[in-house]
Amino acid sequence: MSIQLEELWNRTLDIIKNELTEVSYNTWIKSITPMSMDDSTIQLGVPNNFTKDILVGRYNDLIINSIKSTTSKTYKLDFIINTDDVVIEPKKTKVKIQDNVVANVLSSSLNPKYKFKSFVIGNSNRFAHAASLAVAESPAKAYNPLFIYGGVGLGKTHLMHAIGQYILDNNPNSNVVYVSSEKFTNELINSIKDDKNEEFRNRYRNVDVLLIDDIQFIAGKERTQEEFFHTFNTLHDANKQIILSSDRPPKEIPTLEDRLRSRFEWGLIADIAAPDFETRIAILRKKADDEKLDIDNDVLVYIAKQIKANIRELEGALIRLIAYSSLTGKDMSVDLAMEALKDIISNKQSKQVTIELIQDIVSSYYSLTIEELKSSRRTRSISHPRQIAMYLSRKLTDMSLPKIGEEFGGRDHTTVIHAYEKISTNIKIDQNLENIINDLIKKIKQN
Ligand SMILES: Nc1ncnc2c1ncn2[C@@H]1O[C@H](COP(=O)(O)OP(=O)(O)OP(=O)(O)O)[C@@H](O)[C@H]1O
Repeated sequence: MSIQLEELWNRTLDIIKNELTEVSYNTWIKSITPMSMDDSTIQLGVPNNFTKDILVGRYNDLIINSIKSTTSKTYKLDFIINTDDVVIEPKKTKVKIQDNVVANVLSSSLNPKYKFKSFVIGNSNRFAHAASLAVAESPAKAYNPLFIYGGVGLGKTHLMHAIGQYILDNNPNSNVVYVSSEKFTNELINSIKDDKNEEFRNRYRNVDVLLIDDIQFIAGKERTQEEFFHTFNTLHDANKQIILSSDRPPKEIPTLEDRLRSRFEWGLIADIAAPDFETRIAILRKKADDEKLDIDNDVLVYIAKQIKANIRELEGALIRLIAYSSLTGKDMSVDLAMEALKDIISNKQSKQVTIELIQDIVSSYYSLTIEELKSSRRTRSISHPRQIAMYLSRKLTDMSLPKIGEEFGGRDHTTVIHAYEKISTNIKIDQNLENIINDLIKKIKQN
């Protein structure tokens, strides 16, 4: 970069900084690297297509005008992708002006700790964070619905709350509703029982922003899916923002109606993966700073090396260490961390995979009861998960074939062999099945 361009860009940044929230500035503007300029055009490098779309769509004029205030000249901007790590092609929806809806702020269900500011960004969640902020900045204007998915304790709820609060901060009259799919289902059941269906509908069909957490749990529940289908259509048609979270992508939610699955895929799908080591350290460091504690890096490294797959557990370990240190009056050190966390860590290392655990995870994945899984029923919606559970029992435990058969409602060992062989063969030709099996193995091992 030439010195002239560097100076120009720094002065431009000073102007833009005053125009945007810190989070928007850090996410979009800071990701730009000025590359080169000639008499009429400035080339700006950006990390991916998604960021480019947002910059061109929302910030082009701001950048041009800010450059103009330092140079008194109008330059054209040319955005080039530096490294393109995002492959998702978001579907754009029509832009309409939002109605002014009477205030009905149900902000109490939003946790004030879960803001964009407190969310640590790393490679594993960068895209989900950018997508969430893009939606929060312009609800229902670009990506609708936003579907965030990822494993347990990786920040889905945090991002959803952050979106809700960002929207409320900018527009306190917005009607923002956050609900878990379990609560949605329970409220529906109660409304049917108490003959208050109309009230239920009005509550959910008159919102500006609807956030539903853990949407995978409505799979297999016919009436809830039906009701949600109409809620979804009403809101989408009225240009209201819908944000959903799940532990897996729509195509991997078994027993989800196709009409819902396709709707979930209409907007933007963003995943969150387990954090890498640097991100785990950054999360721990932020948490320690929030608590105003100066903790040695060695101690944080020890915790980050032990707990890898769940940020809730990572935070829990640090909180436990802090409590342990204050109760025993001992300074925080790696030795103290080993002592304080020995139960959690040895538990993690020695926990054995059992058939019971496999049955538990497979049945809840397919919204079945364990009794159904073990039953003699042969409908595919039950026999297929049963075969998967038998396959996993054979693969992940040391149990003998007769013992596995016994645990599945007293079946013969040849049935177990058949299930094992069938699933092993199908995995090789069915990518979707392979993904499901891998996902299940991950869940089993995480438990
Ligand atoms: N990137 C992050 N930066 C800071 N804190 C984070 C981050 N990701 C997750 N957390 C914290 O980890 C905890 C668990 O996150 P959260 O509840 O959002 O997970 P989840 O993906 O919704 O999990 P579940 O599947 O159990 O609902 C929260 O306290 C959250 O604040």
